[in-house]
Amino acid sequence: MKFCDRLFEAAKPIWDQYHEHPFVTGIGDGTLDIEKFRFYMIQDYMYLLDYAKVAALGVIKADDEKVMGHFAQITQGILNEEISVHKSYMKRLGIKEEDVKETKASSVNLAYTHYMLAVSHGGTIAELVAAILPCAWSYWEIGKKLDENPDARHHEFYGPWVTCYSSDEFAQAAIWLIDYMNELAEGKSEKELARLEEIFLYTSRFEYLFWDMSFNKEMWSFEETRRIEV
Ligand SMILES: Cc1ncc(CO)c(N)n1
Repeated sequence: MKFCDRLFEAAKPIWDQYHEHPFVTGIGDGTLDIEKFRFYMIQDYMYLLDYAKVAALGVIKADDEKVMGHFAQITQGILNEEISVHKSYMKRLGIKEEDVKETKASSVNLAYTHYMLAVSHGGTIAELVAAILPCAWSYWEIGKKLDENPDARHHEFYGPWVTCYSSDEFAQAAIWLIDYMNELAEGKSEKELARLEEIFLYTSRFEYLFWDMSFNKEMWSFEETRRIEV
């Protein structure tokens, strides 16, 4: 059994819930409330900027030229391809750059991106890959699953989202990360593997929380009764 099979099995109880989440199923059948999607788009745009930084740290942490090139390609894919899908949705939704700049990260977004950044800054290249693998891999899984419904990619609003995450380019990045994770795991002790699994499960949980936060348009899960000046 390859290490990523072990990761997949361990995360299955979490990942299965992505596919059932009303935010995800709503994109698939086109019933998702646009206001929820708008909330998600702005938060996810911010998320992608940090995700790109983590991918760029892959260039820094890797020693092998080929691996550096792959991380550079993933960084470019996020910043120039994936983000262009977001930009086009933002245009359709009338979201301006200033709106994004003025929006603060939600609690889940902030916790997720900062966890990924901390692991990637402080950890090994294997830990960095474990942290970002659920992002690339689970979105690809979701894209593929939604694309099983032949209408999904043709939906007038949600179609481009489904097309992006079920695309060959997106798949290639996910597949390379899976293969690289398997390669990095070879010869590692059980203690090291357990640490990688722990990181993978943490970011898998954050992925679920990101869907849920978006569905509920949740910034922080409590009301601030006293005004706090920031
Ligand atoms: C929260 C989140 N995870 C993963 C992806 C895929 O890149 C994304 N766009 N947003």
